Amino acid sequence: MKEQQQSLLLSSSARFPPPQGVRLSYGTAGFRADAGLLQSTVYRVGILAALRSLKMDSSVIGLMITASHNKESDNGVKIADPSGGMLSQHWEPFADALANAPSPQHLLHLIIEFVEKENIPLEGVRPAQILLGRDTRPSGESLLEAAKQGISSILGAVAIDMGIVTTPQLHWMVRARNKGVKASELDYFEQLSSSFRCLMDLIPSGSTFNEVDNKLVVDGANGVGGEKLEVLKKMLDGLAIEVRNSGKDGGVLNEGVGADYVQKEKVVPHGFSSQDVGIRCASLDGDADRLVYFSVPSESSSKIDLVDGDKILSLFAVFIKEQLNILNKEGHTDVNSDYQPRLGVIQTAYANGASTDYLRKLGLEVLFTPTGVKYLHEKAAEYDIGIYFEANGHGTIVFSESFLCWLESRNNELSSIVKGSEQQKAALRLLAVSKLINQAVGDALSGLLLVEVILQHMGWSIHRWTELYRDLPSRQLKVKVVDRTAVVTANAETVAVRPPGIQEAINAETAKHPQGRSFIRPSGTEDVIRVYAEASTQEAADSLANSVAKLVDQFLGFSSS
Ligand SMILES: CC(=O)N[C@H]1[C@@H](OP(=O)(O)O)O[C@H](CO)[C@@H](O)[C@@H]1O
Ligand SMILES: [Mg+2]
Repeated sequence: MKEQQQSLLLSSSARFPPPQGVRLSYGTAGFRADAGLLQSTVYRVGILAALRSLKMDSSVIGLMITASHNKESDNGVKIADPSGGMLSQHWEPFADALANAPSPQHLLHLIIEFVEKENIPLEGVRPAQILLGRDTRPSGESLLEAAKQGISSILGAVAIDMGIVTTPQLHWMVRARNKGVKASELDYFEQLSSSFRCLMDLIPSGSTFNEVDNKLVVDGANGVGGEKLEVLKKMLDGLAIEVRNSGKDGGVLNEGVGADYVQKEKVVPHGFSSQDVGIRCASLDGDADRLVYFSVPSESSSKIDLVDGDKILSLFAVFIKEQLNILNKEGHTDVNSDYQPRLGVIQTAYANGASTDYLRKLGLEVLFTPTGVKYLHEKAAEYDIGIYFEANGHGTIVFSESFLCWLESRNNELSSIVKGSEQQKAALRLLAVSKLINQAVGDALSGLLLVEVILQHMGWSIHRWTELYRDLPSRQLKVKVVDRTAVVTANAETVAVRPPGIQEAINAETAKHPQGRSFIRPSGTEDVIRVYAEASTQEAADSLANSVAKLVDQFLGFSSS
């Protein structure tokens, strides 16, 4: 490494000393902590982003400053790879080591070692390029500055600041730039609104969707999503959206609002009341990568009927399967129609058991991965069409390049035989879905538009949608323990292989409850063990969760910290 590069790294890192006595980890979704602790981490992630870009032939890398659904005083940082997906897991240990290096000398040493090991061309012809984005958190501005300082401590690296954006917008922009297509925020809105319009135009004429169903009220979590939806909605026809909790009316980010709150607490968010009984409502999280729907069933309580990620997944799966069936209808003997695209559905252990049953009964292939979209996305990408969702509302649909090519040519072929046939419309719908739904990462705004147009297509109210299947009652608990890494899981987190004996004890508790299912795992974003239980009644699910939480306590010891 050149002398000039070394001294630049030493002098700039001296301005960003790491916080004392805290160990940070890249975790399920990047670094997250109290914003006051993050200057040094974000600066160092800026360095990492520049190195990652150089390693990837100077492709554009994304750096997003957000702590999603965490409280407003927290913040965080995560990296988007050139495909628009999450940072390669192979680089996570380096991210951890960088964040925790105690001094500028240690930091420099780590970088030199890593650059050599990974063969990173520091003196290449093209500079590193990084797209920066942040959510609405007040701490975002100074953290963004720290990221810029990190980036500019790699000679020649260029930072492009996209300002306040949703996490999925930044991922979308990274992907688009690397594909060499238009990649501004306006391009994003135009792609979403035009593919939405295309799907609306292809709705069968007999659809029974009525005017009352036309209204949607969205809880913007007092974050960036509500603000962006206000812009997007002006570009849409055939859908009336009212945004509440857009952050302009004095509400606090994620406080009593947002997708995480609504999904976990199952009560109405601030700004919603008994006056909304029966109306279709949706909730975004703080950086607009999660989406859940809900309705208020009665005037007398604050409880909601939740339509979670599993049910959004089910709606998408029903629609996609229907279009594939139309497309593959018999009666055509041409060679191209023999191709059978592979459709896969990916869930985690948190998926409600009733949703998995429902999807399997539809004849779909359902697979499980550990928690965290990096795992789900990777699995989904193995299919021609992979649909994945976490129960909390993070998910998307990914289409393989080869399937999209086939679909394009199939569409051309069909249009030359009988333009406007049902088969051709199905091809057009699938192509439009691939443009509407964010291919890079789960995106609440694009997911919301897809839900809306599918409901109109099917002629379904939110109640008809909810009734696809009935959720099994479930309960989630958190248990604080001395060392959460003492729990080691296998089989997509459904079995605890360590500490020894705990799984047998969990099995014994589970067996006491009809339709019982329970598992434990260490959280990747909080210092806790998470307990999940479901059973045939709410009382049984609660009792199972409590017994398993007690087991965790017995096996792993309670920490009062
Ligand atoms: C049970 C649950 O909701 N877990 C969430 C949560 O991860 P944990 O590792 O469980 O803390 O945050 C992740 C990042 O947002 C998200 O991917 C995941 O689904
Ligand atoms: Mg989020």
